[in-house]
Amino acid sequence: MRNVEHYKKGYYMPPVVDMSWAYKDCPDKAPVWCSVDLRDGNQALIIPMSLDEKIEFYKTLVAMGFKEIEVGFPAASETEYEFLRYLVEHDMIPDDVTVQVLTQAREHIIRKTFEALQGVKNAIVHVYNSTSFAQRQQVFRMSKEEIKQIAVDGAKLLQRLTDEAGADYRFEYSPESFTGTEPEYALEVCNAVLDVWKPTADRKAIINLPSTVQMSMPHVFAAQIAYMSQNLKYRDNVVLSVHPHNDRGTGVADAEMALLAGADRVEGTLFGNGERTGNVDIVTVAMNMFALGVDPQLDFSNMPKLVDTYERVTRMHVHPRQPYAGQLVFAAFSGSHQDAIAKGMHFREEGNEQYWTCPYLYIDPHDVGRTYDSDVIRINSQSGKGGVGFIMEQNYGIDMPKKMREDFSYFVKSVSDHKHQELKPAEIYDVFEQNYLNVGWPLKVENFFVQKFGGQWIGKILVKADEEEVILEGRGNGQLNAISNAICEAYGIEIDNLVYSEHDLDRGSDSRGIAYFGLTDKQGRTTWGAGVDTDTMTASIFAFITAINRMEGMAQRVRFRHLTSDPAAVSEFKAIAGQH
Ligand SMILES: CC(=O)SCCNC(=O)CCNC(=O)[C@H](O)C(C)(C)COP(=O)(O)OP(=O)(O)OC[C@H]1O[C@@H](n2cnc3c(N)ncnc32)[C@H](O)[C@@H]1OP(=O)(O)O
Ligand SMILES: CC(C)C(=O)C(=O)O
Ligand SMILES: [Mg+2]
Repeated sequence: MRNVEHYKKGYYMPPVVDMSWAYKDCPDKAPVWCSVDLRDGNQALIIPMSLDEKIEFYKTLVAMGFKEIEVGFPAASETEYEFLRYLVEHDMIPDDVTVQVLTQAREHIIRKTFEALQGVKNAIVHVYNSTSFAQRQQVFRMSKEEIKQIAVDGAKLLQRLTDEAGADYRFEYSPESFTGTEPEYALEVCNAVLDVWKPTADRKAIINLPSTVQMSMPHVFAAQIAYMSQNLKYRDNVVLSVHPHNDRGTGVADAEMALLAGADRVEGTLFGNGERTGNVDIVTVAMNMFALGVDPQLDFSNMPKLVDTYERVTRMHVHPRQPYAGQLVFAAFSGSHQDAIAKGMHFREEGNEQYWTCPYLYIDPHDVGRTYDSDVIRINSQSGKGGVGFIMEQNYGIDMPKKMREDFSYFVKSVSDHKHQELKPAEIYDVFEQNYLNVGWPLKVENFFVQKFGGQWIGKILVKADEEEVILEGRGNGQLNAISNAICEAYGIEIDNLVYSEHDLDRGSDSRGIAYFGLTDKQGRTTWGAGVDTDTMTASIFAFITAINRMEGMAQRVRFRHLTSDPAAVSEFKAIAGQH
């Protein structure tokens, strides 16, 4: 690719550290989560949130279980300032929630921040300055010592103003642009800040290491975190935090590996909103833990509502493929996936598995408030019989014989293919109803009755065929056999093989049953039909006639034979049949 020579590695490998953490497979408990939606997320929006929108988002975060929330940058704007004041004046900060505010390490900005904090019981004051080589060289044009001094002066001012306020605020320091900073120098600056604060077990300090711009592969970032974790002073009294961004698309991997490498806390946002490519998506990191059986201590049980709130207040969109939350992340359109999912669901319903092991579905969609009906099996031209059968069974209680399911699914696929559209369950049912159920053309059953004479049944059926009412008569060793013989003999239909099954559709005294017939002619061609009625025999005859009607050339055959009956016989038939 052109211009590759413009680039080189912008990060620094840390000195050799203990890498035994790399053998851990996953974190064994949730980290401290800090939402930075209302600050880092907000500062990256085209239109930052209004006061009302921030309030709604804040309430959502509290309800989800966040205990640390960066509520803004109070010195940035009136809305930011007013928002914190609103929370204080309306007593909206629960005792177990700590609000965090961000400030540059500049005196007037820090003072303004403290003004905004008046009356807050639990607060984290988060101060930052850039420490990277590029920022020292190009933005600040300062030496390492001078940059360290900005951090130390900021730390001292935080301490002084907190003492003056008689408050008990906790402190956080970020060497901003950490990923572009020499690790040894970042360590020196952080330790200098910690020497000012002298954190104790009762009042720990937070050292937050941001990948302000992501520059390396995740294991390199994690090794940088391990280096800091293993060398920071006061380590037992330091909460080591990470703040991954997503420039390389690996924010989640950075957070997860950093947790293995020693981080205790993660700053991020819902769905990864934030500067440029965003902050790390806390939903994904937390749900990844959940899916491994570790309680993330955050509630995502109504993900659709969360998505709705987020999209409304930020004016951003959650991508349909966004892990755990996107519209399509549980959807299976393709046949083989649908088949395995439908079988996996049955396996689970049979009580076989304590844990979630359903193929193709990483987690149970119900756990994030999604449904199997509309979210999982979705039908288009890529779908198969397993999926179509699943929709018909789940939504309408229709459990077709296996071969009929296959026949119907090819029919449905071709409808979807020609329309070039997904088919929703109701549309699939319409296809079934119009083409496979109680089909009354070219033959329509009007009435029938059967009687036993000796060892044989005589069946008579009144059908409407080509606008004529015709009585057909046949004999057989069973009731259905007598009726089917009547129809086949009348129209010269030879059946080589038939498949029949039936089941209840509803429960209750006037419950309906559904019958299915598959008829194979001498040429080996099979047609399928279904019939529904409160009477099983009637349902079966409807199913049989439907399968007959769906045979190739049946309309011509009926027209060609043009059978007729004496109208008086038809009236007499109707009278007799009415008594049965
Ligand atoms: C990675 C991050 O997300 S960091 C957070 C970024 N977020 C924001 O900036 C949003 C809110 N910010 C703001 O509203 C404004 O930037 C304000 C109100 C804080 C400050 O505005 P301004 O006074 O206009 O200053 P501006 O932000 O442009 O900063 C420029 C000056 O501050 C210095 N500076 C920037 N960051 C820092 C810092 N963290 N500590 C100390 N000095 C800093 C710059 O070197 C520059 O100095 P100079 O005037 O001597 O050239
Ligand atoms: C203020 C800091 C933590 C930040 O947002 C970043 O570096 O990305
Ligand atoms: Mg950031």
